[in-house]
Amino acid sequence: MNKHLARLHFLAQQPSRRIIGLMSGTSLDGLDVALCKLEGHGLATKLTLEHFATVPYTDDVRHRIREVFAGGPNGQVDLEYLTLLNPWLGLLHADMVLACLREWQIPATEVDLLASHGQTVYHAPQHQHQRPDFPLNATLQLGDGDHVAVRTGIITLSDFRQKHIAAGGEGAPLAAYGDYLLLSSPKEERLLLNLGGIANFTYLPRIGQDTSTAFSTDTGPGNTLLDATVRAHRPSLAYDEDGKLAAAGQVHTGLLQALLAHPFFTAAPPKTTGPELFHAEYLRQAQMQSGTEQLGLQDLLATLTELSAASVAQAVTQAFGRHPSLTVYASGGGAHNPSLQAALQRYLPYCRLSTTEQLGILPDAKEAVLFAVLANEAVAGEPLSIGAGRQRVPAVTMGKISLPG
Ligand SMILES: Nc1ncnc2c1ncn2[C@@H]1O[C@H](COP(=O)(O)OP(=O)(O)OP(=O)(O)O)[C@@H](O)[C@H]1O
Ligand SMILES: CC(=O)N[C@H]1[C@@H]2OC[C@@H](O2)[C@@H](O)[C@@H]1O[C@H](C)C(=O)O
Repeated sequence: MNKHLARLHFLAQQPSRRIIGLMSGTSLDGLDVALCKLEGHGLATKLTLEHFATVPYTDDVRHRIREVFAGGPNGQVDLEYLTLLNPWLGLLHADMVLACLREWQIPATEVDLLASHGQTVYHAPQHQHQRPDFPLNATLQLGDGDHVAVRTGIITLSDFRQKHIAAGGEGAPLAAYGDYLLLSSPKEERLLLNLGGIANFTYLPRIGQDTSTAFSTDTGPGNTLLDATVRAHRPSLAYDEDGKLAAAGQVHTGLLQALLAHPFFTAAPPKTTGPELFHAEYLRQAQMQSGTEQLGLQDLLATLTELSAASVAQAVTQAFGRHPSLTVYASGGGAHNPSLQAALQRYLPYCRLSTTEQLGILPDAKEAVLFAVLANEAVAGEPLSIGAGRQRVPAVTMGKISLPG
């Protein structure tokens, strides 16, 4: 028997596994590395986050990814470049993991599995691409898993989203599975709101309620348009730190309405999207329609912050009616933005806003942790039957297995 398969078989039967979850999201700020101890599986899963780091991307890495990201800066992608970037990113992520392990003084041999999300470079749900010649959902993540496994020597699971699509989903959001396993409560209905480049939430009914109502959905832009606007006006800044620039501006209602007129916002959840739709050109069009091409940076950021909050609230009211009273736990970079949090509270006055820190999960680590949970389920668990397949949460395990040798 292949010794790595024997090891996998052994690991699957152990009471606990040490798994590193890796996430590099749409903000291109860096690679999130979460070293987790996972005991058990399914609803009995117990997670301990042993170490966490965001390894920042250099300008060169960001530039390389942007050459293909969401179709590339000019809507054209060099195929040879894309082909080269796939293993290059795998090796980069592997080296970042090895650097973290050195820093944490943990030998790679003491890590059982790696769960590598890779870098989404294009997300193409059918409702977005609308091509009659390809009646299917598709998504593409780069950072080849075999390269990660061979470079680190750690059995690696990657490319999680394809199975979700193969089983009827849109390949995202996958957060529903890990959120359900780690964060369901017998006491309250919860909304786990991730405010990354794109915002999404998972609805969790109370344990004991009908689990088929659990689902997750994207809601629209989180930070992606804010970051792009800051970069365009102040190239030395990466984002609107603590929402200070937005706080100094005024929301322009005409621009907000033009932005909210996009049909994505009225489509019923669950739905997914990405920077392929919410990009600088979408903002430019809305500015032209509302005659706000000359709006200053602070007013633009105030309006875009309002858009993120308004679109989250719209998806919440679409799903739960006009006066939703849920407990909302925020995560992702937007959880650090007081202007965005204040806008959310205005739009959702009946909800109690908090962060996942209250639930013992670092807001910045949450997505990386969720991929460690998916890998744990793929190796030691069973297909995750939540949402009973009804809310586009197909009952599958996810992740392709790469052996290091
Ligand atoms: N202190 C802060 N104030 C305001 N915004 C912040 C702060 N810290 C982080 N952010 C925002 O959060 C972003 C990073 O968020 P995060 O890492 O959750 O995104 P991501 O994981 O790349 O995105 P996605 O979840 O869509 O894949 C930054 O680019 C910035 O816009
Ligand atoms: C295709 C893709 O990479 N989607 C990401 C993105 O970033 C946030 C949002 O859009 C979410 O749908 C998803 O990531 C999280 C981790 C998810 O699948 O739950």
